[in-house]
Amino acid sequence: MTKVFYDKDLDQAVLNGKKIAIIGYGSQGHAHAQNLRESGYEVVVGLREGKSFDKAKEDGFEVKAVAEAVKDADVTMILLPDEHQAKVYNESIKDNMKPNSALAFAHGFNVHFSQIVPREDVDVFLVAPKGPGHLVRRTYEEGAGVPALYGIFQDVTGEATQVAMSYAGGIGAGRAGILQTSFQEETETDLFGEQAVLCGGMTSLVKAGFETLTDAGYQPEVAYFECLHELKLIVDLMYEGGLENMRYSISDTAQWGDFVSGPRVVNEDTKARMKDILTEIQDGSFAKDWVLENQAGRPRYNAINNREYNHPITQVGKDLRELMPFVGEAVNK
Ligand SMILES: NC(=O)C1=CN([C@@H]2O[C@H](COP(=O)(O)OP(=O)(O)OC[C@H]3O[C@@H](n4cnc5c(N)ncnc54)[C@H](OP(=O)(O)O)[C@@H]3O)[C@@H](O)[C@H]2O)C=CC1
Ligand SMILES: CC[C@](O)(C(C)=O)C(=O)O
Ligand SMILES: [Mg+2]
Ligand SMILES: [Mg+2]
Repeated sequence: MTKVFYDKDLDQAVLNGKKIAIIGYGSQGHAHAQNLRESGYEVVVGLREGKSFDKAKEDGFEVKAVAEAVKDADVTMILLPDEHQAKVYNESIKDNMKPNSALAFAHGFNVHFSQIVPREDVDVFLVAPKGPGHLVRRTYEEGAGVPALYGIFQDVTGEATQVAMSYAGGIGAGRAGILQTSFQEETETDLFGEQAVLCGGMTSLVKAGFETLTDAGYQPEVAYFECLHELKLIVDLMYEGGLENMRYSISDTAQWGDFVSGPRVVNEDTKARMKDILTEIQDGSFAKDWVLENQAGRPRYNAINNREYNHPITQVGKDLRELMPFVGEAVNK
């Protein structure tokens, strides 16, 4: 089995006395900054003026313009949207990093697809949490954590591995598991997972189920509870104990349906399309398309986003969640 590292395997002192600049204060940024601070490390946040700048200040951080935050940092972690990283790196980061400091990422996209060519006199690593930033923060506060991958692109100081692993520990990943990877593996598997399974695959499955039921005349509220709300409860059982734990809790009737009907929905044809998606990620065509979409001002992204927002599942979900305060606070409020 691949070696999985935990807090007991880490030398957390490696980061002591080092200044960590967190660039961006969004989903991952707020979580890394707050977890690292609570793990005892010195954190400065780098941002343009705006909503996040004010939020990071409210949360008690020293907040500076990106170029200023980077200047005396020992580790610069870029937690901006992937599509803005190259511009900010070239304009504000590249010429301001100290030699022998470390440049870090939570996803390998920009380095792997050569949108950012890092300076040769700095360490370059990634620490990629395998979970959304708001859960990186929430699980840390609960005394748990989200697993993370670390990978080294360039090690000029001989310390890159220790620093990367300690950083992963500082955000709470040492409670859940830290695995070594490469920029290529992290980038390709992360893109594949989010497109085919976790986000793209899941939203398409949920909407297809919802539409099948509502098109057949069933109530949208019933379809919402059946295909979206209950998904969390089912996935929680898988998270806690694998497929077998979920199957233990559901009825035998459901398990029989799982066995005979699941493969009629997701089958060898689906896997062939998953393979196409993986190939487009590996050969760089997905990345090229995403870079061009951004350069063109996101016409397709915005049109699809608008259409999705107006899907009936969105409205019925809003109405039902208002009546279920225990469901919790949405992270986008
Ligand atoms: N989202 C996730 O859970 C995960 C993300 N990752 C990776 O982490 C990285 C960050 O992603 P994510 O957290 O989703 O990013 P977000 O979209 O949440 O980042 C938004 C932050 O970036 C700031 N920002 C945007 N543009 C600029 C700019 N031009 N100059 C300065 N600040 C800017 C925003 O500030 P403002 O308020 O001013 O707009 C805000 O603070 C990416 O590489 C992503 O792939 C990896 C694992 C999971
Ligand atoms: C699953 C989406 C993700 O890869 C993540 C939260 O891990 C992302 O890029 O946001
Ligand atoms: Mg991911
Ligand atoms: Mg991702």
